[in-house]
Order: sequence, then structure tokens, then C-alpha cells
Amino acid sequence: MFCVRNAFSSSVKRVLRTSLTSNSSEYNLIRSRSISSDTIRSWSVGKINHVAIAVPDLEKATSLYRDILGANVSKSTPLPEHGVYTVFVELGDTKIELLHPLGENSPIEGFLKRNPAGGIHHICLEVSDIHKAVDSLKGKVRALNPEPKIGAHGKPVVFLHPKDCDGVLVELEQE
Ligand SMILES: C[C@@H](C(=O)O)C(=O)SCCNC(=O)CCNC(=O)[C@H](O)C(C)(C)COP(=O)(O)OP(=O)(O)OC[C@H]1O[C@@H](n2cnc3c(N)ncnc32)[C@H](O)[C@@H]1OP(=O)(O)O
Repeated sequence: MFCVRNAFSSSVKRVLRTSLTSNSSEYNLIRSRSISSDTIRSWSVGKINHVAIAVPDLEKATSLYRDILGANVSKSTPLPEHGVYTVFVELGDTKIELLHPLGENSPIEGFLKRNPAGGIHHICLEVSDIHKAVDSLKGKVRALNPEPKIGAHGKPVVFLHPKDCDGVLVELEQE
């Protein structure tokens, strides 16, 4: 009886010790991660600036938001350096960006081939410091243009690879 109780109690102690040790090391790991990311992070991510929709027929898509839904929409603007036409739909403090291919080798050509009816192409998030953001993402998330380009709002933008962002193309824009 004594032997059985002793064996039981030492196995309980072993389980407790293992669990305590592993919890402590997890705790230390979590603690050190949050301390180091707090220390290193000198930029922050802000609100969604816009959601971009690639469309096969820009006039038809503009008419949906302007004439049927009654939103304010911008004029169509060609952005040859990005290979797209854009139309912005104003929605309170955020926007929808309608995208249509411009010229040969438009970066949205392939997307529209795969999604001929159109679809959500990317989301754009504001960041407080785009250069620091790009630096701190190195080795974790691939930037498609590590050197920021001037985007549709005249501000620097960087696109992040959709395969590193859960299947979503993410654009970072300087606030
Ligand atoms: C004006 C400016 C602004 O707002 O300021 C803009 O919007 S300019 C908006 C247009 N500019 C950009 O999009 C610039 C950044 N984009 C790019 O560099 C390109 O579009 C890529 C994201 C690299 C995709 O190019 P492309 O379609 O030729 O690549 P690919 O056919 O090799 O595709 C590689 C893989 O990525 C996936 N993939 C491609 N485009 C995607 C998208 N928009 N969202 C989610 N996944 C996507 C494909 O399905 C494929 O997956 P599987 O391998 O599984 O089949």
C-alpha cells in the first residue's frame, strides 16, 4: 500500500514539475517576445485606408456605387506607373478603390483572368512610418516593392506578398 501511494505521489510530482517548467518557459518566451517587440516597434498600423476591387467594366462598377447606391465617387484616374485606372468611392472615413487594367502587363491582368467577374484585389492599411514598417517586416513578410512607390493618394506605398499574408494582397500606405 505504502509503495503504491509513494509511486502515485512521485508521478504526480513529476507531472506537476514538468507542467510548471514548461509553463514557466512558455511564460518567459511570451514575456521576452512582447518585451522585445515593444522595444523594437517604433511604428504602428492604423485604419483600413481602402479596399480595392478589380473590375472588368469600370463604367458599370462606377455606376453601381454612384447611381444605384448613391455614393460619392471620384473621376476615373489613369495611373500608368501602376498599370491601372482607379475610381475612389467615398465611404465615411474609408474608401473602395475600383481598379481596371491600364496598358500591357498590368499587375491586375492575371487576377482578372482568374476572376473574370472581378473581386476583392487588396486591402490597404495605413502605417505611421512606412520605412520602419518595411525594415521590421524583413525576413517575415516579403515586400513586392521594398522601395516604396508613390500610390494613388500621392503617398508612399508598399505591397506585401499575398502568400505571406494569408492569401490577401496587403498594401501599406504612409499615414
Ligand atoms: C494605385 C495603387 C494604390 O492603391 O495606391 C494600386 O492600387 S496599384 C494596384 C495594382 N498593383 C499591384 O497589385 C502591385 C502588387 N501586385 C503584384 O506585384 C502582383 O499583382 C502579384 C501580387 C505578385 C500577383 O501577380 P500575378 O497575378 O502575376 O502573380 P501570379 O499569377 O504568379 O500569382 C501568384 C500567386 O498569388 C496569388 N495572387 C495573385 N494576386 C493576388 C491577389 N490580389 N490576392 C490574393 N492572391 C493573389 C495567385 O492566385 C497565385 O496563387 P497560386 O500560386 O496559389 O495560384
